Amino acid sequence: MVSTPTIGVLALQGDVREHLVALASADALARPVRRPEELAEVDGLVIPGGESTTMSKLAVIFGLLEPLRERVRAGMPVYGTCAGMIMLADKILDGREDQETLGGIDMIVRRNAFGRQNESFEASVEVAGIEGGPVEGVFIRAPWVESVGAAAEILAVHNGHTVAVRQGNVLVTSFHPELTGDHRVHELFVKMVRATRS
Ligand SMILES: NC(=O)CC[C@H](N)C(=O)O
Repeated sequence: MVSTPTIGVLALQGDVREHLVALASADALARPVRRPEELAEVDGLVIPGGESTTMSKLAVIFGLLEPLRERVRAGMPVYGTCAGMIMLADKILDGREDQETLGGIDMIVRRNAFGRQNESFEASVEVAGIEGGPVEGVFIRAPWVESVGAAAEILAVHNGHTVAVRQGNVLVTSFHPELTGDHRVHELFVKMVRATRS
């Protein structure tokens, strides 16, 4: 049997701790990643929710932008929630002019598309590939996906808007499953990481 995978959580900003807890419950060794040396040691990475413009700035300051881009290009499994989804989009609408993305999924994402902080909501979302009924999604100033390229697979739609996508080893959701205690999305991601190691 392949040993337990080590999965990092990008810890520049955002809800890092909740992802570390969810990953540990999904049978992975979870650790924060702030430096290129720490990135080099993980088998997969979660990019949490938070504020994508700040995260992008900090990634530049911490010297992580290019190392992150390289690992994503090289096929490291990555899961981005909310701000993390924005970081993994090839193209952002309503972003800041100087906002950098890592790219990874051929899709256009609209920032803050579901409204402001006080319009945050929870909704049951059916996610392709996840069994046992819908996932409870927490949407906080959440983005949605305006369009995807041919290589990207839409996994979930809420009110007509795409909210979960996978392309190769990159998985993204507009919502935050790490806030609900239901770890099935993290389990799916851990399975993706395991598949690259066997
Ligand atoms: N909960 C979140 O991650 C919000 C994302 C935020 N609106 C952004 O642009 O990054």
